[in-house]
Amino acid sequence: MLQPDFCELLVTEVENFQGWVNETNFRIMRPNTMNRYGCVLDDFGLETMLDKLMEDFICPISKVFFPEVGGSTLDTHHGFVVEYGIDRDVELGFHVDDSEVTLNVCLGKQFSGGDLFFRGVRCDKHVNSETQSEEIFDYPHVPGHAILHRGRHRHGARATTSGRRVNLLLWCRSSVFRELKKYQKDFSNWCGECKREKKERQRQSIAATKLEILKRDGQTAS
Ligand SMILES: O=C(O)CCC(=O)C(=O)O
Ligand SMILES: [Fe+2]
Repeated sequence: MLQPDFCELLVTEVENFQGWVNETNFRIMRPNTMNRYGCVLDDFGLETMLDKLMEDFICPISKVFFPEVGGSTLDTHHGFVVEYGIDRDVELGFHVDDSEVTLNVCLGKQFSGGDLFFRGVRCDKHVNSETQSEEIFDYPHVPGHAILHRGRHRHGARATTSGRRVNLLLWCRSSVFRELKKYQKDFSNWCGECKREKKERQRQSIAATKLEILKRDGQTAS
């Protein structure tokens, strides 16, 4: 998704910002509650660029692939960079993002390990439910390459075992989707576990109807 030159420019800009933060002892917001390193890109002048990235690239793709989770109405973002290595964060625990759609681009530098692991999409109610074997999906980061996933797709990052890994994250949100979700009480058509529960209920209801018909037929015959 991003050319090596651009990745390098962006990493250099992040390093400049971090150098200034260290020199001045300035207190900055870390990207989220999980990462202790990295910084929020919206905080030092990149907000407009990231808005444009969301509008021109993420929105058209999300409209096609993720309409059921607000992909057609993305309107705000939280953009940040995360850093991993033995002297940084090493890995990232299993979680869902505070986003409807997440863009994750590897900016470099050189590293080994750090694969993402995905374990199925879940609503709030089922966020800790079991993973089905068909939901197991691992993704190795390659500098310049990106992955776009639903924010509710449970995931984590394995240990970066050597070198330094820097990734750009864009959590894209939809205020319309969040508002509508407040009024939705039952089954979510995008949650793997809700879908399984619904299927099971349908199976049971069909089995019960079949049994009823068989019983009725049996009574008529006798
Ligand atoms: O380290 C990564 O590539 C994943 C980061 C991530 O999932 C997040 O910041 O939400
Ligand atoms: Fe995440």
